[in-house]
Amino acid sequence: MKVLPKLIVFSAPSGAGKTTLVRHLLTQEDLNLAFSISAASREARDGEVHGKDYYFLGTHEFKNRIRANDFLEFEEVYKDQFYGTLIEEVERLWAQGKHVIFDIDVVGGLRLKKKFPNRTLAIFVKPPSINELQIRLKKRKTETAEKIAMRVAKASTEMATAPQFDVIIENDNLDAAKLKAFQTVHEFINKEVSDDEEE
Ligand SMILES: Nc1ncnc2c1ncn2[C@@H]1O[C@H](COP(=O)(O)OP(=O)(O)OP(=O)(O)O)[C@@H](O)[C@H]1O
Ligand SMILES: Nc1nc2c(ncn2[C@@H]2O[C@H](COP(=O)(O)O)[C@@H](O)[C@H]2O)c(=O)[nH]1
Repeated sequence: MKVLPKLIVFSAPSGAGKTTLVRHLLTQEDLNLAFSISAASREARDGEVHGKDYYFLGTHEFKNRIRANDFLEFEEVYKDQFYGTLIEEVERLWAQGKHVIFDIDVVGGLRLKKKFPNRTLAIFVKPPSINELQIRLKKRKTETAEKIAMRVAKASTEMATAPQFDVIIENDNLDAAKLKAFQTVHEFINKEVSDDEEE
């Protein structure tokens, strides 16, 4: 058996800290990770860059790509807001010999785990409380009050999916969460796994 390129999935309710942990791991060169840039139908936020943070497709183009079967998985994560993993993106990164790290919602994360059960490590990032999500999102200042409410409203359903993930990382103390994330991912990428029967 050889060490195959793997999928490292971070999922959680909005504001739990997925992006923060994923960005930290991407700075750790010995993990040999590359970020799967998702497609999104929403507009870029201030400072977000097309082709770095997301491929910002707009809704029309996103739906065309759904019809063309271009996605490994996609989801209407919030009303009229579509996000998805393009097949060509993952193939591009695997061709570079990288393990691919994903920052995606819980439904998409579990879908990838089902498609590649052996090669995927599905991590759920658990916030200290739902109230803390609201506090963090408010401080982040990227969403309107209405959008924060929409995201927080979904959080308890998302929290209920945690037992379906391979690992739960509590993100209360950020340094402790970063360390646990590093150790967990390091161990998984060095593990030999058998190839998956791709569906
Ligand atoms: N342990 C922590 N303690 C306090 N604040 C934190 C902690 N971890 C992350 N944050 C902050 O909380 C905010 C939300 O984190 P982040 O953007 O990483 O969440 P996310 O899960 O990726 O959210 P989304 O799904 O909306 O993209 C950020 O401003 C981040 O700096
Ligand atoms: N199922 C998928 N979910 C994704 C993907 N890319 C991002 N996301 C998730 O969407 C929400 C909102 O993200 P934001 O950038 O608008 O805050 C968050 O939970 C992301 O993890 C994807 O390709 N597929």
